[in-house]
Amino acid sequence: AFPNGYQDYHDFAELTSALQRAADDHPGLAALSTIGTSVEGRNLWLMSITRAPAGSPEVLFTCQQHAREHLTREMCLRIVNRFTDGYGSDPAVTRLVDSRIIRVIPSVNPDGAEYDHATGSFRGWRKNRQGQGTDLNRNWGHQWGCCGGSSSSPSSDTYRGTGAFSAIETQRVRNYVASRVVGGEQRITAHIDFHTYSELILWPYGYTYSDTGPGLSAQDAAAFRALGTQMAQTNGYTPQQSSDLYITDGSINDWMWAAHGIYSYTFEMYPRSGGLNGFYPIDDVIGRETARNDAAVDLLLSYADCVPRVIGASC
Ligand SMILES: CC(C)C[C@H](NS(N)(=O)=O)C(=O)O
Ligand SMILES: [Zn+2]
Repeated sequence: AFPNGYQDYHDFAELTSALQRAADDHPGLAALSTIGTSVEGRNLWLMSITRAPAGSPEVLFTCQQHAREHLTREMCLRIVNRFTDGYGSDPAVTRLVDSRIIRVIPSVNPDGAEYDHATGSFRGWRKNRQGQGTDLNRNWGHQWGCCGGSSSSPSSDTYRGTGAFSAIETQRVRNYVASRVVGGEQRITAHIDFHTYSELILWPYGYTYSDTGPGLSAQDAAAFRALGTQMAQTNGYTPQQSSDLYITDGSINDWMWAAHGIYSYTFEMYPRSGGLNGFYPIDDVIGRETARNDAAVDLLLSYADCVPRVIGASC
């Protein structure tokens, strides 16, 4: 359990129960599976939610690459609960579940998350629990370690690991995404990786300041920006290219786009600012700050059949 003032946050056992309950309560709509285990043997849960025909566009939501960003796990749980409980009653939810395949990984880094609160007070832990810890969001395989956007020092909070995908958890997600290539086509078309904090919507590339690059054309950039801007209008976050914040190399967004052509965003959630305490908003804000992203999630899902439609292009 979490410390006082934070008890509504789900620890790993509570997360597992909540996911199992959602799947049990919604057979034929929600299915719980695992994409493998973490370094310390915890399941990396995957909840799939759909009533759509096989072959429908798939959208992936990943949460908690960074351990201390506990609000993101609650964001992924919000997506699970909204698209299961709301099916058949909420028209927007029903329309999307009938036409899309929704995939949710509520915690990419369950070991780091447990370690962060295990003592009853927060450690400010970010990385996974492999050796001195790897920053999972610097361990992905596109332009890994290229550009000063990560550290080679194992003690650093942005340690990139010993090589691309040296972390068990990034390997599991990589392998899962690769498994969604069916008949030579990647079925996942769009993705959000949830982080805290700063209230931003970010898109590739992170490894370069340039707004285009190898594998990312001016039209691609225009589509990313247009959809990012539309999503930001619904939640009040600031939309910008990832590198406008700072250069990162080996990030999930760059790999999802470059390796699989997935329109991949990072959402930095609430609060807008706050030092180390910014990672630990009291549990009173969970409902408001997760529901704040409902409309953006619906926008991404609605464009998932052809994201370039957002700038009037066809697929
Ligand atoms: C997605 C990138 C550009 C920002 C992110 N910030 S965070 N969530 O670690 O504070 C990070 O450094 O990985
Ligand atoms: Zn983060």
